[in-house]
Amino acid sequence: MTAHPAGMTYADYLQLPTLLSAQQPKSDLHDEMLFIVIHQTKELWLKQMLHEVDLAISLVVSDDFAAAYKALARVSRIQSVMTLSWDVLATMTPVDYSAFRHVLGTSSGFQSAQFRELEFKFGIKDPRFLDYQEGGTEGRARLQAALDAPSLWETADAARIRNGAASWLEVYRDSERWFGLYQLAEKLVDIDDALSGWRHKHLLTVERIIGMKPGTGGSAGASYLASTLQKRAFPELWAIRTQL
Ligand code: HEM
Ligand SMILES: N[C@@H](CC(=O)c1ccccc1NC=O)C(=O)O
Repeated sequence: MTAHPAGMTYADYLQLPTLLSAQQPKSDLHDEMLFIVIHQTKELWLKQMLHEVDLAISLVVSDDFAAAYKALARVSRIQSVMTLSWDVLATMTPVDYSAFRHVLGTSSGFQSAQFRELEFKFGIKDPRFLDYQEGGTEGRARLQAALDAPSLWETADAARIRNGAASWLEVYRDSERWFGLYQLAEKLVDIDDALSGWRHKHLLTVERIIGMKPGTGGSAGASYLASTLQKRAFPELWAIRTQL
């Protein structure tokens, strides 16, 4: 049971015994700990981003754009931290990684349910990725729910229509009139920009550590990751820039 607040300690509040017992390297090689910590940290940040996106979607539904972009600004700051953390991982050399890579088996980032849930919640909905989650798991159920629910993009686009803006082009051309929607849209562009920056850095780090080797998840590796660089959550907001 949790302690009464008066007796609450740092370790109780943060559940440190649970958190800090979850790093269990499968080899006795030094760098495997870094690999685990980096990935666990990523999953924690993904959890926080999902929490913020859920809030932002509900705020956009109620036309509270200022509060929504506050939550979305937090998402793009977290994305920056995640992008920067590639530099920590890149201190691991190809030889150091090759020494324990076999312990990973066929596990891979393809199986990160939270990463895919975040893509789906933004609006990048590719149902093929459901297949990477085992049936009956919580991750798969959450992914299916995210696929079925309105995404951040669908919610923002519905808000634009509800508020009477004929198009996103109009919102950008007359940004003073449509200020709330305009600011919201620019936050969405920040998120897409940061997601692309993260993908670039992933690709670069992967090339640096495993070169052109295939991935543990069954893809071609770096060339597969290069193909994901084209993905955008909010392509309409990029497309209109040519006309501005
Ligand atoms: C040595 C480090 C890493 C290597 C060599 C690596 C390699 C790869 C490869 C080759 C793929 C394609 C799937 C496959 O065939 O396995 C992949 C996918 C993925 N990785 Fe990594 N990765 C590394 C670290 C990370 C880290 C630190 C993260 C998160 C912070 C991450 C997140 C992901 C995600 C989310 C995917 C799916 C991407 C998509 O389908 O768009 N990976 N990774
Ligand atoms: N796909 C990587 C392995 C990998 O990235 C990975 C494996 C297990 C747990 C997390 C991983 N990384 C991505 O989230 C590789 O091919 O070496």
